[in-house]
Amino acid sequence: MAETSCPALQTQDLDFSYPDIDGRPIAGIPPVVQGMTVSLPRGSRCLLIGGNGAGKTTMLKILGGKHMVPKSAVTVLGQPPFHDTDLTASGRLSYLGGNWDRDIAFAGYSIPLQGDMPAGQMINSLPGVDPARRDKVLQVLDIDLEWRMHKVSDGQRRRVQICMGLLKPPEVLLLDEITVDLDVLARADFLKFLIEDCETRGMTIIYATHIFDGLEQWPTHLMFLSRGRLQLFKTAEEIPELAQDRLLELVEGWLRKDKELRLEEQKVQRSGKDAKSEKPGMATWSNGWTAGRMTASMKDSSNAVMRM
Ligand SMILES: Nc1ncnc2c1ncn2[C@@H]1O[C@H](COP(=O)(O)OP(=O)(O)OP(=O)(O)O)[C@@H](O)[C@H]1O
Repeated sequence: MAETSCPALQTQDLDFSYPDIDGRPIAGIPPVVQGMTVSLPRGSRCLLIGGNGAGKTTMLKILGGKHMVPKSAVTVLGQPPFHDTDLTASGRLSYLGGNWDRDIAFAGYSIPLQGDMPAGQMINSLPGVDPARRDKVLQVLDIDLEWRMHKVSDGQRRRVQICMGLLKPPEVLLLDEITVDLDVLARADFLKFLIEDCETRGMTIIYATHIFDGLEQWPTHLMFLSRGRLQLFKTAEEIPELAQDRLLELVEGWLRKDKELRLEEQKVQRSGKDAKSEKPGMATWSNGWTAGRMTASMKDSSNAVMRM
């Protein structure tokens, strides 16, 4: 049984590489997640920020128990999420990401799903759900139980997907770009409901998104990843831009700095100046930023007013 005093999520020197066809890490390619050490207290709402390919989905899938890593490298509610399958089976740990496609890709063709299932049938088929919880989630997501799943819009299908992940109240919820299809009202109501759920039940959330509108008051923590490395992890109080409603500007500054460092690093690599480095490309990177905290150059960039 997990202790209740332990953090919601914890990683310790976590490295992860996708395996090649032989099941071994791909030679010559740095790990997709590198040296990640972080601990998130229960009840937190953490925004996971990073450019395309930064490693957000990979990180969330590791935390969600979908990729195998050493037991000591990751714990969720005190248990290793890959090895302790009861965490996900019980609904205590819920990962919501990816798409529920209405087409099946087959031999180069896309074939429409033939199944005609009402949303209500899917929702009511989940055993052990508290009816009051189900009604609340249905109301927040404004779901019509008569929707036919092969005919609904992307946003409607997304609402049902989110509903399925929330019916059994999770203790840890991992959201990967899940609000992208929701209309403004659905997104606002959903995010408000998540705050209530965290505050009343102590649920913990990590939410990866590229959409920052109206999110300034939402997070308790911010995490910024770049090329699989944790570049920043802070509480909301430590980020003045949140109180100033300048989250988008802040993130844009980070991503520009990130791109600048990457291009600089590539230039150095091409000119062969880092030929002696054991980990190609990391020398310039770690000079620019330090895992878990900002260096002076990063602070300058994050506080700068963006001029377009
Ligand atoms: N199945 C896979 N096999 C090999 N490499 C992968 C696989 N999935 C992702 N990657 C690589 O891992 C890195 C991180 O990908 P990831 O999907 O975690 O990024 P992300 O931050 O979620 O990006 P985005 O914002 O575009 O969704 C990328 O370089 C990507 O090419």
